Amino acid sequence: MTLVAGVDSSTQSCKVVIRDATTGALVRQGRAPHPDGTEVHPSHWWAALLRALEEAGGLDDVAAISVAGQQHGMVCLDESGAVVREALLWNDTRSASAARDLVTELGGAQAWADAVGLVPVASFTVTKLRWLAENEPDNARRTAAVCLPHDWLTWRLAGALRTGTLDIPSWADAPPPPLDHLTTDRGDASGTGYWSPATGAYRTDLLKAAFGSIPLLPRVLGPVDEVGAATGGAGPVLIAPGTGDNMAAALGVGARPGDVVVSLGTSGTVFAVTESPSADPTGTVAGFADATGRFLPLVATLNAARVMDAAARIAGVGLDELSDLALQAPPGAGGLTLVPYLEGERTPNRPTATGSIHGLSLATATPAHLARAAIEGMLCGLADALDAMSMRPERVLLIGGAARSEAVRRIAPTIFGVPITVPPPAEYVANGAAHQAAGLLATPEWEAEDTVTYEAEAVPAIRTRYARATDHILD
Ligand SMILES: Nc1ncnc2c1ncn2[C@@H]1O[C@H](COP(=O)(O)OP(=O)(O)O)[C@@H](O)[C@H]1O
Ligand SMILES: O=C(CO)[C@@H](O)[C@H](O)COP(=O)(O)O
Repeated sequence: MTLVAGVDSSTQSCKVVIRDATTGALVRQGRAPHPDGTEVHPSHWWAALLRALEEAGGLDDVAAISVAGQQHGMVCLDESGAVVREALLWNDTRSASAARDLVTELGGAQAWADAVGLVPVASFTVTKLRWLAENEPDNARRTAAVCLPHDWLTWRLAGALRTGTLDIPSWADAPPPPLDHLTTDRGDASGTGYWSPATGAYRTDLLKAAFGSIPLLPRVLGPVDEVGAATGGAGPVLIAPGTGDNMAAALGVGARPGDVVVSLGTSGTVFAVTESPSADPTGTVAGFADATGRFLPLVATLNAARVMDAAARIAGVGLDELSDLALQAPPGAGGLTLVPYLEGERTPNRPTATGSIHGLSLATATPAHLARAAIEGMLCGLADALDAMSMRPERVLLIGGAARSEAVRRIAPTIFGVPITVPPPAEYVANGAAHQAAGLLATPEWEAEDTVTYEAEAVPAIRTRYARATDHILD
């Protein structure tokens, strides 16, 4: 049996799956947590990757590997390849005013949408670089190269495999690979704000305007290009380009044109695979590229699975009990409405917003009503995202950590107003990365997973009330 490995280095943890390259069957897996916070030193991702790989039984018998990662995070490297400062993650909102300035300087939102398919908000790398230039000029001056989380991990992994130093003590002493070995892919490059999905080229002019100089950027690989081959225990380990986590999820779940995927991880995302690039001047839909040579229009919210974590904490219950509680309350939670802007919000662009609860009465002041309102509020934000996609999807697929909740699966059709297709709970980002790795060996023909379809009558009043509630939030 030939094995491939897929990695998902996401916001909260690193997950590794080892799969049969021919059938896609899961052979073994591992995971390790990442630290909390919106700025994280990349060494934590490396340590978590090594722990997750170890738990997954290592790479000795693996023929190819691919790393997918959280999008947009700013990783700055100096001339020697050392990390200049903690990486600013996609959910770090300190660059909100830098984003506003960049939009104004280029002549408005339409100019950005035309140039790179997106309009800057705090999540995108280009705004973080502007923030760095303005607030930490010494760090900006030391920055010789800029890359993204999956680029950095791929670069270090390729170096460690090549030099036979894939273990913590010797790796710590090993020098970083040369900067010009850095690679990325279309999918992740499209989330920087200085690479155009439409032309397939960097816009170094926009980078220079934002940052004041043009650091070295990773080489953009095609979908089945190899980063390189490195000698592992049983032979060479091929390394695939990797991609952003949402692009990998699209691969992992087998999304095809006509599908919309709703992913409930740390972020909430709604995305579709399309044949042509998009450019939404409202900035709601980011016109990303995918990992296959096509495109991935995407709407992201900052608040998804962690809204449920927070509700469970308030109610003093675990996630399974939260799900049971939510199903005990009526649709609409008796009027209790939760606006889940717990980390500020990206869609709508309210970086300094906070969450709020409306419609509290003696009758709705119960853990069950709170649980239902939290899930409904999280899903209302994503239903707005689906509307913004302006598509009539053939299927709406629900994935991500919070899709493991039965309440989420059953409430989703009442909010979205369409049937919801749920594949079995799995690590679809890591699966997508493994699929990409298998593509280096032969065209993978993995069987699609069986799905369950959840149907329920739509309750539009919930979204109407939610829309009214979003007018009354505190910054
Ligand atoms: N049964 C469940 N019900 C609700 N949320 C869950 C459940 N299982 C996991 N989660 C949540 O899913 C999140 C992790 O999802 P994941 O998609 O792995 O996130 P990320 O990729 O952003 O790190 C956590 O916030 C976790 O609490
Ligand atoms: O910023 C985005 C998409 O534009 C996020 O989706 C990040 O890519 C983080 O993803 P998760 O950790 O939630 O999977």
